[in-house]
Amino acid sequence: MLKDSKVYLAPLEGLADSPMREVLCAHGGYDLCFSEFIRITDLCVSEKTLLREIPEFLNGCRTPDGTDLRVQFLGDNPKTLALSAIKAHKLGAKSIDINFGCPSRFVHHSGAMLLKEPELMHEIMCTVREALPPECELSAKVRLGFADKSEAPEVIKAVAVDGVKEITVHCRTRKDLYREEALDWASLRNLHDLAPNATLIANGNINSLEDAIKCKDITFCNDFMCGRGAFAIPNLGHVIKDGAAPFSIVDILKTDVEVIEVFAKSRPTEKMVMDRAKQFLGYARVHRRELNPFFKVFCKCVTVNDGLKLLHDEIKREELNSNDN
Ligand SMILES: Cc1cc2nc3c(=O)[nH]c(=O)nc-3n(C[C@H](O)[C@H](O)[C@H](O)COP(=O)(O)O)c2cc1C
Repeated sequence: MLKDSKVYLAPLEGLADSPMREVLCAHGGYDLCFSEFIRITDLCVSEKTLLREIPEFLNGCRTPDGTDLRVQFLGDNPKTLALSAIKAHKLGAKSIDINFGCPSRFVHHSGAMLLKEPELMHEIMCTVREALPPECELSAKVRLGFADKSEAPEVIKAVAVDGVKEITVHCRTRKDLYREEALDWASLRNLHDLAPNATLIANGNINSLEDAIKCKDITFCNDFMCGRGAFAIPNLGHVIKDGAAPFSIVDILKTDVEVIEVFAKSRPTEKMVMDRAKQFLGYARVHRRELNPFFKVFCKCVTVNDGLKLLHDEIKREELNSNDN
């Protein structure tokens, strides 16, 4: 186990919104979680948007279980990013992250597109850092480059401005998108000296204790950010830091019951609640193939009652099975 490591829950737009963060952080043992990216245009973000996207502001910028949340912004305008960061800080944000990693086609001149423009990345980081009071931490999330990992040193130098605390590196380029075979932890290894005052956090396919140990050996990073794997192993932070056994299938199904219960508090329709419960299992089954047959059946149910009944029946069946074995 990696007792001295920090494990962060990654920002995941469309996946890790506030209700999902509530469930994932309750079990995960994470040192920090992130908001989904909030897009900043040529206007400063409104307080209304911040409170809608990040209800955790009303809880000291922590999830209900007490996990600290970092606010993430995405944009290309240094001035409005800085003003938005100040606004978030005034609402209670203790740290702000700038997204230079999002590869979405719907993100035009921001996110990973800016990896082509290290000068602008640098200007953004300097402007936001200067605007924020020193007690508010600033970090960046980057990829290894836009088209090629040889760009990585320039990327790191661009964001490692004075006063930047952490830089998370998703070990792929923008061009790689999420292709499995493109993952390249090794390219992170030689970047530490380029950011002497910031900690580099490794990200990309860290889905088990074994992955984290291997990643640490290869990258020389002590701290990790986990994204999609958090659905297959909802206690991933504890698995990595405390050597806990990964959640069983029964525990995953029980976690999905919680997903339904938490989303039912805020979603106006049962379909919206069930969509999120299906999304949760959909990601979990990527690494837990045993869930596939149940997932197929589960996807057909429409109402919350049916969903809960199916989950409870499957939990009983799994528990009986494990008693028999
Ligand atoms: C559906 C989805 C949404 C994402 N949203 C964000 C986001 O809002 N901000 C961000 O910096 N990265 C975002 N990412 C990237 C993840 O934070 C992370 O870097 C990536 O998934 C690799 O880590 P993993 O292999 O542990 O999932 C997203 C990834 C996915 C799959």
